[in-house]
Amino acid sequence: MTTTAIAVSGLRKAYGDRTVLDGIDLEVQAGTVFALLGPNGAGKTTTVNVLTTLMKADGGTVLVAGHDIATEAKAVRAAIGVTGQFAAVDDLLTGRENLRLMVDLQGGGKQVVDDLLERFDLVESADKPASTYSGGMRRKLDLAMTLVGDPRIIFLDEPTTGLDPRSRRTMWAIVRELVADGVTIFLTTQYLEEADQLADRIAVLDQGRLVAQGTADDLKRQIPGTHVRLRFTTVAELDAAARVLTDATRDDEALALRVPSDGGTTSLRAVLDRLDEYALSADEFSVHTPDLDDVFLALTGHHTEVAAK
Ligand SMILES: Nc1ncnc2c1ncn2[C@@H]1O[C@H](COP(=O)(O)OP(=O)(O)OP(=O)(O)O)[C@@H](O)[C@H]1O
Repeated sequence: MTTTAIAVSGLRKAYGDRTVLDGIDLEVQAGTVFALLGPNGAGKTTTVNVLTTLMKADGGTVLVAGHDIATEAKAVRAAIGVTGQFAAVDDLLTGRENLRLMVDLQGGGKQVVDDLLERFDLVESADKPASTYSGGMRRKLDLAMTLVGDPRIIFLDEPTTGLDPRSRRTMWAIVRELVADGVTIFLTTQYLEEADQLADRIAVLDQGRLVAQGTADDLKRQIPGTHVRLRFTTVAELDAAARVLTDATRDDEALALRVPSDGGTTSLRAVLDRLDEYALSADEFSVHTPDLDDVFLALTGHHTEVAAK
């Protein structure tokens, strides 16, 4: 049996006369990872702030752990943990002191602090000030602090932005462990790969609207499938090849043709044979399997990088 951890319906939020969330509907099943994917300024942080009761919505309903954020904010807060872009970590305190402070606020014993330091591989630096921590260590400490009250629903706002690939992978491993323990994760990210790697479901947010929702595979199905890309040296060659490969799509700027194909050897050979038949040759030949960046382009008309800082 599945239960709903987060249910959002018609969520709206504006800053002054600027609408930032324009009617968001989504549902997150308990024990799963939900990724809200979008470029800078799409409205991800605003969504997290509203869902975690830090900010009031202007419209719509939101239930978190079965509690209405508008009328039962306290119960919502008791059920969730939040790790934000602007971490709760106090730079002047050591890692251990930061954790102890959380334990004092939330309840729990010394053992909780020791266990979390161990679990997040922070034992060696536990007694150094947080100001000396690397970005990856800070994120780990921040997440460890979030786990003090043993929340069953955790919000992670861009948990790996700015981290090096190794720290990012460590963070992903931690998220997977939490989910294996039955925790529900709502994360925001501007990394397509992160959503692809972690999320059971992904919602794509663009300028305050969800432009798609589904599994990574669902999203990939919404865009042109696997194809062969052929690049030529001259426009004349491109023209000639386009006449021969009639189902191809042209990219004049790149002097390339895109030919639908299942990527199997038979269909690849057919394309090459056809070129051979007309004594044509391509400069470059590649098989392209769509990734989430293609999804974003297909759904929003722009790449994720366009809006990136
Ligand atoms: N307090 C505020 N007052 C006015 N406008 C705001 C405020 N906070 C955010 N905005 C604007 O609302 C839009 C959405 O911001 P939000 O921080 O939710 O986006 P985001 O997807 O989380 O982006 P980022 O990755 O940069 O955090 C942005 O255009 C931002 O400039």
